[in-house]
Amino acid sequence: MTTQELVDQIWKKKSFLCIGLDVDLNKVPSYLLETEDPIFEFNKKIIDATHHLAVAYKPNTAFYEAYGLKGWKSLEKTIQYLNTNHPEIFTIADAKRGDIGNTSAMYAKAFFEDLAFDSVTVAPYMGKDSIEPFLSFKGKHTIMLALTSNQGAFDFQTKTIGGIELYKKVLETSKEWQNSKNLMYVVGATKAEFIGEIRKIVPNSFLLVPGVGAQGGNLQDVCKYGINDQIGLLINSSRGIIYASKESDFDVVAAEKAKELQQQMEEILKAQS
Ligand SMILES: O=c1ccn([C@@H]2O[C@H](COP(=O)(O)O)[C@@H](O)[C@H]2O)c(=O)[nH]1
Repeated sequence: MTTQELVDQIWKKKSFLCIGLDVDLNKVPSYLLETEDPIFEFNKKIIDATHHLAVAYKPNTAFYEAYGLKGWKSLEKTIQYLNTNHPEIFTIADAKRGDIGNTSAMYAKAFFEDLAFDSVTVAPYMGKDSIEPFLSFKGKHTIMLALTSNQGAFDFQTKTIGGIELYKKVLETSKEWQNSKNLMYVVGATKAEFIGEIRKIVPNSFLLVPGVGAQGGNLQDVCKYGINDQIGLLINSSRGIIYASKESDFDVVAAEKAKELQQQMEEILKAQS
């Protein structure tokens, strides 16, 4: 999917919501555990109930890898379900990959070619040659960690090295890389006070913003300085939506929670247009 197609979807659905599909079998209703593939059945119900309210879905691969081969199969079925039934949806494999070049090339092939995700998250720590293999995929997007939502972000990312905070260095350096038009960045909603500074460095890039909902981040705070001409934001909520009910009405309640966020986004878009 091109960036313009994503922007068009945002305006069409009046939403820049990304729903995180972080399936934990300890949190799904017990009747699903009797089905052949509870993870996929859970995702299918969430997608069916919420696809009109969201422009993106983000399975975090850890929640699938934790269940071994069966979990990977559920991930594959989920992305196939999305690509077949909702090709207008932007898909994100939250895998936080990155390694020496030839290994990164294999990660990129796995997520972009085999699984056919639109995007994958990567960690910047190993530098340019670890990210370039992802960036070389035409029509695909690489979403690099910039300033993460967790407390540990202050251990390294905000530290000043050579006169500049590390997260700023990551943004400034990576925006000069070849095919950097395929780059987006992860910025935690819990770090909203940094977004103005981030926008000065990458005014035009899309930001994937996790941390609204369970982690306490605030949508309005993020949007205040985060929105750009193309909207430029994908706001993720995972637990706050998919586990809003742990009973058999989980899909209905997930849709209600997604609708609450979508309506706030609609108001923000109205003020923007
Ligand atoms: O800085 C980051 C990067 C990634 N994440 C991931 O996003 C979701 C958030 O889930 P919630 O349940 O809405 O808190 C999850 O997959 C994280 O691994 C993040 O939170 N922060």
